[in-house]
Amino acid sequence: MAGLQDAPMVTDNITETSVPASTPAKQTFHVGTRQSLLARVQADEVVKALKAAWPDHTFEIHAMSTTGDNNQKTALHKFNEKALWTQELEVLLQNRELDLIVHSLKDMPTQLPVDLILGCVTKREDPRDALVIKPTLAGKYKSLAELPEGSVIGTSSLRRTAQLKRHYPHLSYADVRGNIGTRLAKLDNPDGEYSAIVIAVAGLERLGLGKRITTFLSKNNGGMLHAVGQGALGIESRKDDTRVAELLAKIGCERTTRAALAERSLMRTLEGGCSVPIGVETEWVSRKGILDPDVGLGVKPAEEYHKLTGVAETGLGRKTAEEKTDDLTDELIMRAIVVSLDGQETAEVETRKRLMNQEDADEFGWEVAKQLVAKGADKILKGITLNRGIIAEQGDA
Ligand SMILES: NCc1[nH]cc(CCC(=O)O)c1CC(=O)O
Repeated sequence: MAGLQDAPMVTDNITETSVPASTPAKQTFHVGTRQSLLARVQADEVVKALKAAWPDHTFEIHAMSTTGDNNQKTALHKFNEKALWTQELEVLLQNRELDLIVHSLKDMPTQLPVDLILGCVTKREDPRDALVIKPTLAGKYKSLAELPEGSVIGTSSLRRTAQLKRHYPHLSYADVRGNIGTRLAKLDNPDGEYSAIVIAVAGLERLGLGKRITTFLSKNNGGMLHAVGQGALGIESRKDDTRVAELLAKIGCERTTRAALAERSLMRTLEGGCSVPIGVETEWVSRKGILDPDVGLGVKPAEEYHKLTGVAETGLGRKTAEEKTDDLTDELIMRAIVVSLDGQETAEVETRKRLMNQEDADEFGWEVAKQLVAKGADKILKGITLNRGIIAEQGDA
């Protein structure tokens, strides 16, 4: 049963390694990633940042397939282990054949092997889920609410299905597995069963497929909270590797890191050895009441940001906010939901806190978990424990 821990279990250990004064010039670092297109694009992005920060060093990318990649048939929630997408790469990291691994943060288990750490988290892409409607229907329907009774929505996670069932009981839900390209191809197939799919915005954007998005889902639009860590890249490294710690210190985003640590701590606290359909939204808010666009979920109109920040708009109606990414005086809002698989029962919390450091972020996640339990999350989780296996979230893409 998902028991609440007595105190935060800090296992991301991201501040633990001390950084030495300098690293010898011209070294080669081996960067691991999965072999999917998205994984390689993400590794390229991280290597580009590393090269810019450390022009003398060389970074070699090694892409490989994992258990999860090799088994494309089994529904993700039927796998009984959590490290499907990370384990083979972690073994190479432990053997020193790799120096760091680039992961989609949401695919990283919240408990890492003891000798490995979450070395850094880079600036987050849009963390939301997207609704993508089948091209032949997209002219006619623009939202889940408009889709006709019984239309089949493909999702690859119980979190998505559970939240959607709650708000759109007139629709049917089916599993859709595969990398992003595969899922879009299944949707686009004229004889295919799906009228729409729900898929992470970040994955589409990184592959240049943002044009496929029909609408962005969030708590305020469709009642859909995203997965813990969604949209962020997590870099895993060896706890004892001070050279890599020094490299990573230049490419992390402190605001994304703190938000991610809080989300992961919430999940870790609720997991207690089993699995949880949990959605979150974290958003930085200044104490003047102006919401920061860093993880913008559209709470303030874009024009208002523009007037206040003078920051250029992205194609998503969000703002880039480079100059604000290290403003740490703001508060973090966290919205979180635990939902039963049929969408009938929920425990929901929205709260905010100023985080002075990464330990505060961890503690914040734990506090939110406690508030969720006080609202009945443990009762919902008890019902789900019977359903063994991971709650599909990690993986394909
Ligand atoms: N579940 C698999 C997965 N892992 C990472 C992403 C891309 C988005 C991200 O980086 O969070 C996706 C696709 C999806 O959930 O639709």
